[in-house]
Amino acid sequence: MFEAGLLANRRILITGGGSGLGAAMAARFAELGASLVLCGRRAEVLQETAEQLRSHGSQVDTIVCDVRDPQAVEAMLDEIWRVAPLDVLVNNAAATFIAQTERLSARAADAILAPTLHGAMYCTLGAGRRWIDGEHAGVVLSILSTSTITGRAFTVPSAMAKSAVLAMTKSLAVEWGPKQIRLVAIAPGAFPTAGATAQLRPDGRSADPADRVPLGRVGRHDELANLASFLISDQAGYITGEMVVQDGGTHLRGSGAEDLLRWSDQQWSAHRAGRAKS
Ligand SMILES: CCCCCCC/C=C/C(=O)SCCNC(=O)CCNC(=O)[C@H](O)C(C)(C)COP(=O)(O)OP(=O)(O)OC[C@H]1O[C@@H](n2cnc3c(N)ncnc32)[C@H](O)[C@@H]1OP(=O)(O)O
Ligand SMILES: NC(=O)C1=CN([C@@H]2O[C@H](COP(=O)(O)OP(=O)(O)OC[C@H]3O[C@@H](n4cnc5c(N)ncnc54)[C@H](OP(=O)(O)O)[C@@H]3O)[C@@H](O)[C@H]2O)C=CC1
Repeated sequence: MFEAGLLANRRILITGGGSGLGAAMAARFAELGASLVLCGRRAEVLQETAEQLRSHGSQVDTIVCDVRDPQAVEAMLDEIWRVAPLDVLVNNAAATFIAQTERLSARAADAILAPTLHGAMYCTLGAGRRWIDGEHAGVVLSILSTSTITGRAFTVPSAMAKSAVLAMTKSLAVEWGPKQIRLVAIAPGAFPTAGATAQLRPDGRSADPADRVPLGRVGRHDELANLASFLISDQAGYITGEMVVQDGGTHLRGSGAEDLLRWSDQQWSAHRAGRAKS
C-alpha cells in the first residue's frame, strides 16, 4: 500500500505501545522503516512486544514510564533526546471504564483523566518544547474517540479527556504550525483489543460490537495502523489540526452507549463490584 521506507529515519515514541492498537501501530511503523521507542507502565508487556519486533530486524527501545507523572515523562524524553530527537509522538496511552457518572468518586474521575488528558498533554508539551528549542520539525498523532463528536454517556471522563486532546490538537496546529510541528488525530470506532474489551464490554452488553456498525464489521488493527502511518508521513505534510474518523460509520447512528441507558441500578452495582482490572 505504501512505498517501502515511507517512515525510514523516523524516530517515533508510542505511549502505550506495548499492547493493543499501540503495538499494532508499532509493527506497521517498523515495517515502514521507523525506529521506535515504546513506553508504558508494565516492563514485561513492553519487552515482549519489542522482542517480537526486533526478531524482524526492527530498531526498538522500551522505557517504563507512567505518563500521569510529569517528572517521569520529562525523564523519558531526556533519555530519548540524549540519543537522538524524536520525529513523531503518538499519544496512544489511555484508560476508561463504564460507570454511572453520578457514582464516580474524584479518584475514579482522575484515574481516567490523568493518563488520557494529562498524560497526552505532558508528552506533547515535552516533545514540542524540545522540537522548538532544537528547531526540529515534528508530528503529534493522538488516538482519540468518536465521543469527541457525539459525547458518550457512562464514559464521561474519557469523553471529556478525548475532547480536550482534540482541542489541544486544533489549538497547537495553529500555534506550532509556523514551527513546522503538525498535530493530527484519529477517532477509531470499535477495534477490539484486550484492554478495550475488558473495560467496555462486560457481560450483559451485546456480544457482537459489529452489530452497530453500518459497514457490518469491527475495524482491523492493520487498517488503523495504515491510517496512522499515512498521517505521520510526509505524504500528509499539508494536514494539521484534523481528526480522521475511522469507525465504519458507527457514530452516525449514535454514541454507542444507548444499550447502557436500559441497565438497572442493580446491573450497575453488580458491574461495579466485579470491575475489570487490566
Ligand atoms: C463505538 C465504540 C467506541 C468506544 C470508544 C471508547 C474510547 C476509549 C477507549 C479506551 O480508552 S480503550 C482502552 C482501555 N484500556 C485501559 O483502560 C487500560 C488502562 N487501564 C487502567 O489503567 C485501569 O484499568 C483503570 C481504568 C485506571 C482502572 O484501574 P483500577 O480498577 O485498578 O483502578 P484503581 O486505581 O483501583 O481505582 C481508581 C478509582 O476508580 C474507581 N473505579 C475503578 N473502576 C470503576 C468502575 N468500573 N466504576 C466506578 N469506579 C471505578 C475505583 O473505585 C477507584 O476509586 P475509589 O474507590 O478509590 O474512590
Ligand atoms: N480499541 C478500541 O476499540 C478503541 C481504542 N481507542 C483508543 O485507542 C488507544 C489504545 O487503546 P487499546 O489499544 O484498545 O487499549 P490498551 O488497554 O491495550 O492500551 C492502553 C495502553 O496504554 C498504556 N497505559 C495505560 N495507562 C498508562 C499510563 N498511565 N502510562 C503509560 N502507559 C499507560 C497501557 O500499558 P500499561 O498498562 O502497561 O501502562 C496500554 O499499553 C487508546 O487511546 C484508546 O482510548 C479509542 C476508541 C476505540
